[in-house]
Amino acid sequence: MTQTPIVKFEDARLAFGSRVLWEQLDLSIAAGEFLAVLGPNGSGKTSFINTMLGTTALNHGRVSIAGEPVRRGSAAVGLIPQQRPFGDNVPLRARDLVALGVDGAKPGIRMARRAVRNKVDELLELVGASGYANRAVSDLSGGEQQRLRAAQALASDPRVLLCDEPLLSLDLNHQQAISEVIHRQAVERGSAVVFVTHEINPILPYVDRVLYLAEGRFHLGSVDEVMQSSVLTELYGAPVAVLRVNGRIVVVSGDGTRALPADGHDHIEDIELETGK
Ligand SMILES: Nc1ncnc2c1ncn2[C@@H]1O[C@H](COP(=O)(O)OP(=O)(O)OP(=O)(O)O)[C@@H](O)[C@H]1O
Repeated sequence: MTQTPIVKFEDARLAFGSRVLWEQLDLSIAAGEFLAVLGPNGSGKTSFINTMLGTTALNHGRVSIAGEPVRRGSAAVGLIPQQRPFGDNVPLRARDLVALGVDGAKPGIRMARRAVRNKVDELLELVGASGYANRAVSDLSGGEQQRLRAAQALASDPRVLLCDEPLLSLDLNHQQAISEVIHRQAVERGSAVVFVTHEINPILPYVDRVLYLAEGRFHLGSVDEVMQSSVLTELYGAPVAVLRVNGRIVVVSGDGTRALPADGHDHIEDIELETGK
């Protein structure tokens, strides 16, 4: 049986002025699928997310969510936004922030206070934030705040979960924990996940497909299909080497001097060791 895709782009094009970010994009994302979106700064990753939020309009083509044209504020869409610190003037505790996601999840239906509290506790536990549930949001570190954003986005059990660099400023343990929580949301709850990141390695075990944006072009396929020297060289229009080092993927520019996005930052020495150069 063929299922309706959760997200469907048809012949989509996005450009700002004369600058084309991508065009002729046909992409269906299935329930439970985990799509990683990679590419250098300014390649259009956040804009891609914005087209699914309905905050940026395509110049051509269509995008639909669960068979309906995209519309702003849809309850079917959850977002873990790119990190911006909450200001000092946000008078909320950690648990209040998550409760906003729970309460706002089903417009028109008000949950009993006890049910909200239980759900908030469950979500805080899920992202490892129970220990600071009652602290003021503005007093929390960037990584602690980011875990609350993840909890808030998961609260609505969205059909599609959009994640805009959700691992930024998280330490290694919490990168793993949050990646795993997002993956479970896909596998257990059937959310389609769109995960924008500069660093594919923390999510490597979970990624079904990669959409790699660069230079106004894109390449779509499995990790093994896309993360190839030949594919990225063609995409960037310049020599790029993709190396596998101790199970990690490392992308470097052709002259070997510069690590490109979608890798870590400190691998040049590793590569030289591994390849014996
Ligand atoms: N509303 C807009 N009007 C004009 N240009 C825009 C608009 N939104 C984004 N852009 C431009 O489109 C390009 C893509 O921006 P976007 O934020 O999507 O890139 P990104 O891949 O997410 O970058 P980064 O990795 O730095 O976060 C940038 O050059 C940006 O300046």
